[in-house]
Amino acid sequence: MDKEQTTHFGYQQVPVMEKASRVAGVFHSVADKYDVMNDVMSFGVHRIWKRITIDAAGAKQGSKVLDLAGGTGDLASQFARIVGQSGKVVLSDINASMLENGRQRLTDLGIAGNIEYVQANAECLPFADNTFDIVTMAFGLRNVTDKESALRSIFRVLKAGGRLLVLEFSKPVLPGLAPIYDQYSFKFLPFMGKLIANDADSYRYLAESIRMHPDQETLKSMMSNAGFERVTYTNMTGGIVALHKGFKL
Ligand SMILES: C[S@@+](CC[C@H](N)C(=O)[O-])C[C@H]1O[C@@H](n2cnc3c(N)ncnc32)[C@H](O)[C@@H]1O
Repeated sequence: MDKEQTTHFGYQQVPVMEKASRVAGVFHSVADKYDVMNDVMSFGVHRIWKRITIDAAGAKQGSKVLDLAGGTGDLASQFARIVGQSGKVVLSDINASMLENGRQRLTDLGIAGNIEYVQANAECLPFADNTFDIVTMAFGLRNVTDKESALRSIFRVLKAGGRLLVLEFSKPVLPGLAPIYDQYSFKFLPFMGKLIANDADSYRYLAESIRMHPDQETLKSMMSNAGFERVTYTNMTGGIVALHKGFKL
């Protein structure tokens, strides 16, 4: 009999079939405290990383944007304002709790009309070919079990000339940063996770999943292999985060 196929869930090896439900458990557990934890964990800097992502997306009035693994809608809310009523924003996430928190938050902000909420797995998107001008995925890809399938699925739903932006934790490149970052990831993150969300394990998973995620050059190759062209990346905050960009030509 074939040996069961396994994959990483943080530092643990788990059966491939189990990873998605484990990840779902993490985000179900953190959903209510997700926004406040983002500000605490990044000292507010995630807002700057996301602002840079929005600018690089080049959305205009009338653009059709998919914010994938969009969670509570940080990017989607900004895109909704830019694309206007002639455009469309789809906020999509695999996790019903994250998506519901996003819907509630955007409704409270008075954003409606040009936004749609779709629960979906990035690996098999339920959209027609050539639908979107822009796809963004912020801090989502590292949680996906089959990243190659997700990248191919994104490529399929982009229009010719469309672009993908992947904002994700990456490999620090600034000399001397790695040991400080280790302390931050494996001490500070679980500590704050316990203090604010009463959930150290989920934040330990987040730290481990960051370390297991492909580095800048590997992700660049994966995007090229999925069909993207003119793939580039920009390191931010010493490479703690990188923004990858690629086009479907
Ligand atoms: C760290 S949150 C990022 C949320 C948001 N993009 C942001 O930057 O604040 C990661 C999100 O990825 C979602 N996710 C995990 N696996 C996914 C998958 N296979 N397909 C779609 N979304 C997924 C989770 O449910 C979660 O909402």
